[in-house]
Amino acid sequence: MIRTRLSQGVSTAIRSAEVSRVSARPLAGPSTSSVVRSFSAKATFSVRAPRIAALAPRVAAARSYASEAGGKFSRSKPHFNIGTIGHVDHGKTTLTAAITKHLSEQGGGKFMDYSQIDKAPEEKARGITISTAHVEYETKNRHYAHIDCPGHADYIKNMITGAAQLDGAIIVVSATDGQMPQTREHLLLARQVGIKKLVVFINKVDQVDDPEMLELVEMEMRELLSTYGYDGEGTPIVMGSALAALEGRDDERGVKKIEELMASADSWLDVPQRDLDKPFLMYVEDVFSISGRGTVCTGKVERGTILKGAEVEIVGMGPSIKTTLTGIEMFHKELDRGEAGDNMGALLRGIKREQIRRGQVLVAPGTIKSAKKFKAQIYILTKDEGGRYTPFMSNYRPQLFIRTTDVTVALTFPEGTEGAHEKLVMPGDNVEMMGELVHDIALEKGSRFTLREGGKTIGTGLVSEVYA
Ligand SMILES: Nc1nc2c(ncn2[C@@H]2O[C@H](COP(=O)(O)OP(=O)(O)OP(=O)(O)O)[C@@H](O)[C@H]2O)c(=O)[nH]1
Ligand SMILES: [Mg+2]
Repeated sequence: MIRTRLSQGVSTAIRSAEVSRVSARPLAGPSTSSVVRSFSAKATFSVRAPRIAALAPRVAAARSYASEAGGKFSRSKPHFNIGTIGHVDHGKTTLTAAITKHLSEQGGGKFMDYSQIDKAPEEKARGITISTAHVEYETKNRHYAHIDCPGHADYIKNMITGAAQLDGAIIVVSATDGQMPQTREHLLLARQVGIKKLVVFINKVDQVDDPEMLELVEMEMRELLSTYGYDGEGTPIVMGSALAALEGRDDERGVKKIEELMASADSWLDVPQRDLDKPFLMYVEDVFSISGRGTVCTGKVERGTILKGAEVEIVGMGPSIKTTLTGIEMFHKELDRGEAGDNMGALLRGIKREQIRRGQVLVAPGTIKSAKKFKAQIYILTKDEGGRYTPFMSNYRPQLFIRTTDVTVALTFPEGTEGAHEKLVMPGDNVEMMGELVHDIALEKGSRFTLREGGKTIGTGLVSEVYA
């Protein structure tokens, strides 16, 4: 979604990075970022608002994958984005290091020791500083990119901004403590950002002698998973010691358990549908009348593929309109097919110039709806991140930026929130809020947006529910 707003150079880099991420995709078609200009001298790429969504880490991760992919990595393995989540000090980083150690011994990547992972460089990703190491490894069946954040706040930010677009996660819980507040918080957040399945690692079993204690931790984890809408019964739970594995001792509780954990990740966590397989969606950035041909809209294809002649729907800012895509152009050339990552021009049958505008989307019919009301998980930037200095209250009205448009939104607390009238949202908070837009736009579960006020970005959010 943020890709559209980037400069040409960056967008090309991202495109090629994404090519390398999608294993099914044929390598690098023509670079497409200059296409729009072929229709108009207007500066369609001008950046109206900085986007926060933290691309840098993802791109870097994808790039390093690409560079090694030419060597030992096999592109035929499906790619999976995984992460370690869980309460502070429960052993996320130790486990991450242990996994790389074990798999590197199998030829599946490079060993990264604890300090390389934990002292990750900070990346300034459009206002939000995020610190994650780019860890990668592979099992027999998959290539994994792994995200482990050094601090609790980074997990929250990364999950909401999409810097960490996790397909699945390992939730680490220490056998000595059992579940703790951040175990629950990360689990809830995982659910809200759309992570469908998790595996559990009960860590530090070397410090617990009582087998009943371990059973209890497992039972409570299964209950907790169910409470948050996960499959409490089916979720694999592995008990072991990440430190033992890392230090190469006590194989029964160490390396054998790492092996078991990765085998359960391979089999239990499903590789999600990738962008190219998803239903077509293109942002409308600009609209032109081309005499003798009709109306053309230009913009970035966020996902899916489209063939010339297909039925499409214009959604957002009023009633949807169905039409036929009669032509696709890039670089002054006609094409039969557009796909995720392309900047294309779409010629639309029977559509007048006034019937389509920037901020709408062009989609496969019936795949997204226009709405005003939604629920979202929102992260409010701290002042150090360029955000507000002061808290705000219910009915706060910033500008919501999404894809190629922005619209005023009123933010309130969900029904039943205690003391909603006096409740304050502080910079640095992660909150669930209801939003109501002043006019409808195409929205869906999983849509990301930024909030701005007085020329600065103050927050970032992820839609968790859309109301008709
Ligand atoms: N005894 C024992 N200690 C462990 C084990 N795994 C990790 N530790 C220790 O627990 C402490 C915290 O481990 P980390 O891996 O830093 O935990 P973390 O979850 O990454 O912590 P944060 O990133 O600060 O949230 C360290 O001192 C580890 O050495 C284990 O299996 N057994
Ligand atoms: Mg850590």
